[in-house]
Amino acid sequence: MRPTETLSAWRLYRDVDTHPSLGLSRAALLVLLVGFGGLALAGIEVPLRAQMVVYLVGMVALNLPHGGYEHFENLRRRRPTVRWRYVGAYLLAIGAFVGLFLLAPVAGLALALVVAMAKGGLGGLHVLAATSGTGHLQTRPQRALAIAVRGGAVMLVPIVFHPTTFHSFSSLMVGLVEPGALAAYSGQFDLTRRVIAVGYALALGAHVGLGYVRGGGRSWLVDAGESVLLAAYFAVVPVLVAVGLYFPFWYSARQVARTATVEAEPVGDDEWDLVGGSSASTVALRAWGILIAGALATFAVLAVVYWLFPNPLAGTAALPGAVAFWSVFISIVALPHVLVGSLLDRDRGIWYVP
Ligand SMILES: CC1=C(/C=C/C(C)=C/C=C/C(C)=C/C=O)C(C)(C)CCC1
Repeated sequence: MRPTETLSAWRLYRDVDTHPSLGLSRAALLVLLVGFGGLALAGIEVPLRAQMVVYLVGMVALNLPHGGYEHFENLRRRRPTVRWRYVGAYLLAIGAFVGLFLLAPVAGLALALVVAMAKGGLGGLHVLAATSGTGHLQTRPQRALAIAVRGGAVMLVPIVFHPTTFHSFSSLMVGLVEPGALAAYSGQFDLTRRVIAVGYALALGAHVGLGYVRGGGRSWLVDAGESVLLAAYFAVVPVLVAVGLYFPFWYSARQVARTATVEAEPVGDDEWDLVGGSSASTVALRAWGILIAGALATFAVLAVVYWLFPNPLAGTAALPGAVAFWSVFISIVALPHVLVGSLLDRDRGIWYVP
């Protein structure tokens, strides 16, 4: 490597791998892990009401706007035909998921869990690819395992470590449509939980071990460290707080690092730029207009889902009802986010890495 190449490789490493959002995400989860670990050791329980408030603030105020931004960033310079096809496929996927939830709420719950895990796992792998690299993940099965481990931490680890809260909120979510429908499966919960515990531990061990054997190095160290951090975080932090703060402080923060990393690459056609304009105030006004249109569209979907569900607040108090409703609603709108915005959009997608 020539000295100039060494220098630019170093700059790339410094700018990419030490992006402040990556540091923020790791520090945030570590602080929460240590903090809640300390509280648990001292025998102090955080009131459920406070946990529910943290969940809703994290998921509604902090997480939702970034979801909108992901679409904006993806569609910003795309041709109108692509945008309309995208919106059409999006609405179709939402309609299909709502239909499934109304007809078979337990299957709908299972899909909600899969969507949350897919978002965490797939999104996580793309951040890794853009920042630290994935040199230690050399085969497709290995990458699939990385996705399963990062995504599985979000829902499978809480099932093992916080079974009571997990089970009661799952029942409320199913209860939006058919109260009591989960009872038929409750007898299997303990066995399922044990199988998940063993399966997840094996997957985590295999992921870390294989990465070391297939290349090791810095990217492996970062990946292994983060995977273990995620598993420990979801094991220790109470599930509502853990999920509610994971999405803004880990998922969104790290997608910011990915976006910043790939920003310099050509990403579409400036001719179609949604916020193109001759002056700064035109650009600002257009951005504002898009934001408002996105917010109104989201809340229109929310109103329709609320109206279609027979017990939109699960027939319980407002706070737990809102947690259950929001969890189902956000999973419904996140299905096309993952399906259309990532898997079907082969040209670019919400987790674009050139
Ligand atoms: C089952 C279950 C939950 C499910 C949450 C879900 C399914 C969240 C989905 C989030 C998504 C898809 C975010 C996308 O940005 C809770 C409320 C944590 C409580 C414990 C039981």
